[in-house]
Amino acid sequence: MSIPRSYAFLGPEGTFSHAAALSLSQLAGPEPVELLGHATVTHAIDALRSGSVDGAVVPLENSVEGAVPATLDELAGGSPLVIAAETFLPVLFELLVRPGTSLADVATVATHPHAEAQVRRYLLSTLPQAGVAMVGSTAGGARAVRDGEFDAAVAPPIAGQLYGLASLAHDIADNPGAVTRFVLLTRPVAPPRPTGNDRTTLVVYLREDHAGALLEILSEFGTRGVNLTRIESRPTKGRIGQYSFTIDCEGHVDDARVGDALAALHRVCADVRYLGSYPRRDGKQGEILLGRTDHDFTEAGAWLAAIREHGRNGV
Ligand SMILES: O=C(O)C(=O)Cc1ccccc1
Repeated sequence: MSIPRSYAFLGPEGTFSHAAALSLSQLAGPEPVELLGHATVTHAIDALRSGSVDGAVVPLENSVEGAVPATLDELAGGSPLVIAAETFLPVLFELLVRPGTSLADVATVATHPHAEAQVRRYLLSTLPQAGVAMVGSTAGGARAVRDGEFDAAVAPPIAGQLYGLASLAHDIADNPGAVTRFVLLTRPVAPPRPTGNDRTTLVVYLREDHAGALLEILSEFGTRGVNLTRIESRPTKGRIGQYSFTIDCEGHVDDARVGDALAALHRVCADVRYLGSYPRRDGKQGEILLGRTDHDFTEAGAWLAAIREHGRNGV
């Protein structure tokens, strides 16, 4: 396997994605990884697909806002990519201005839509007169404030330091303690070895709309003791009413119960797109139910083989 050397991220320097890319590049080993800022999540993913970088670090979901649709849609369609690693970052927002600006001077505020959704109440109560402009990223907004395009930006503290801005207010999120999950995407490669605490991501397309179709999918996981940590429906962008499901489950594709569930979904679904097995990094440990360990699957397979070969119970 080639060693990744460059990752694309939603830039410029100072975004939350940049912080996530710095954190994920530490996992790549002692060799430095070049980090390249891009204007949008889609540009970062395109750079990965075209082969100009080895990885792309993108936000996937937020504890307040939910999924990042641009990322989910890129993963569900286009040339296949896989998640190689995940990281969870607390998101702390500041109100950043050029030094000398006071609250009364702020008529325009720039930020990323995900950040705006998390400080909406704060902006309404503190700056009811200000217009809020959506820009490509939080740090992009901070840089634009430095360049005089807006009066204030909602951005991480590091963006204030990088672009020479002062902070008028710290930690202004409406829901304190928000966390964003970022993932490192690569072009398809064999998954890393199971660690005993992994996560697997896939996109499932139903064969047809019928009563119990979603229940069928869930049952394939449930009967094998595979716990889901996220399920999200997205329109397939074909006919109205057609949805795909993006699913995160506990375990690794090499774990017998997970592999068995994926193979069962492949049999009953129109399409299943595997999006990677990678170490879980949210600090939680999945548990394996009674009768669902790899040993249980192997032993059950041997039992069945003996019946088929000799008509005998017992190996
Ligand atoms: O604009 C950024 O800094 C990003 O990385 C996107 C984002 C914005 C708000 C919360 C999490 C990620």
